[in-house]
Amino acid sequence: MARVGVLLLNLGGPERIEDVGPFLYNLFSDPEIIRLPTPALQKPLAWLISTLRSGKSKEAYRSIGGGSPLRRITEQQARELQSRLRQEGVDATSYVAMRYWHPFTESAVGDIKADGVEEVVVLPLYPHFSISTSGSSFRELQRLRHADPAFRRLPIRCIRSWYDHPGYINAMAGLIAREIRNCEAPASAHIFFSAHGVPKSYVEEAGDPYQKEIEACAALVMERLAQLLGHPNPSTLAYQSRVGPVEWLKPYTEDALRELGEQGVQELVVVPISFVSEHIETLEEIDIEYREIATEAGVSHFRRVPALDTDPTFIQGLADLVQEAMAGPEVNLDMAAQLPKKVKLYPQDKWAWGWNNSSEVWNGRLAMVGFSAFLLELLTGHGPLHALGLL
Ligand SMILES: C=CC1=C(C)c2cc3[nH]c(cc4nc(cc5[nH]c(cc1n2)c(C)c5CCC(=O)O)C(CCC(=O)O)=C4C)c(C)c3C=C
Ligand SMILES: [Fe+2]
Repeated sequence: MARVGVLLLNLGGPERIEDVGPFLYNLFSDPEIIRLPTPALQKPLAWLISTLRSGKSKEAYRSIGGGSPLRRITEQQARELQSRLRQEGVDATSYVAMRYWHPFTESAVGDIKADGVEEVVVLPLYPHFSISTSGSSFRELQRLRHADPAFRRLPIRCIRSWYDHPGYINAMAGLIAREIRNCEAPASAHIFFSAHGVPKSYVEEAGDPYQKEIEACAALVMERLAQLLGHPNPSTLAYQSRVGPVEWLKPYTEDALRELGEQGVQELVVVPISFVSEHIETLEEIDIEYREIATEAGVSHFRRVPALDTDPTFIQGLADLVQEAMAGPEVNLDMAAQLPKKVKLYPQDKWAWGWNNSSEVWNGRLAMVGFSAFLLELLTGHGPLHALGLL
């Protein structure tokens, strides 16, 4: 029997307050997170954004105990998945590969090689594919594979997304049903799916399937939930955790919560749909910020369904996914990272007159140059704005 390495992909999170700045820098350095027309500006901009954001982020991490629980929970999921697979007769070892914090993808790949693994199954802990999450981790693995002949020789099978897998849908519906049964009025409790957002351009320009997968997933969960409860419930899907000035997928969670409050919804059951572990965006954003907004809007009972973490139905679902990937057709990294249509991830380079993609790129570049000059002036204390007495 082959020795199988199950490589679990996740985003990673700062474990201590001092990690927040460097974690944010890693995140914003990723072109899959901020798509810039000029790659040379990626690192300076990452530095600037992480510096500007780190105060707000640190405050959020402090409010949940000073760091993210993501590593601890992901490692627990990895251990439970490994023992489940071994009980089923698979010679499996699990590895955790985080994209922006420890344990980094590179170190997980090093462990896989050192342990003499013979075949790798890549399982993102994101049920829904997005360029910004699974896509970014698949690309990181592609880079590592190109640079490392020993890793390149290892057979690899990828699970691209699993938003419709029965194990996952059943586990989600089971957790929601438990919460609904505790409601004052179970049949009228409003189910509020809050998914992590992505910029709208990812979906509309780059062909990210994320929104479609989220919508299909919410519909499947609602269908299974109605079977479990014996009645349908009203529901809403909205997108949270917006960062920066561009437009993200709508409706935004905060707006949808206010609207439901105005409509007189009293009992709300919030379901964090794109996350499988507790982390800053469930523990701080939903439990503290969104609860406050909903309460102010008149919602009297705000409940939140816990993240799946190590729910046994969920862990069994992950084990089934691994076994199905091993038995099914090979999906290599190139196939897993591919988008449904051929798209340019970065805006085109060719100059053309008029208000078009090209002019937007050049507007963006000029803005970047101006912005960088402004930054330089702020740092050095010399420049045209000082000369004019404006700074
Ligand atoms: C489905 C999950 C996620 C998507 C899609 C996603 C896209 C995305 N995120 C940012 C910016 C930030 N994300 C941050 C933390 C964070 N995000 C996810 C998940 C998704 N992100 C996780 C699991 C975490 C880790 C949380 C933890 O507990 O540490 C952060 C840092 C936290 C903060 O300051 O708010 C940022 C920033 C963008 C820009 C984006 C899509 C382009
Ligand atoms: Fe995020």
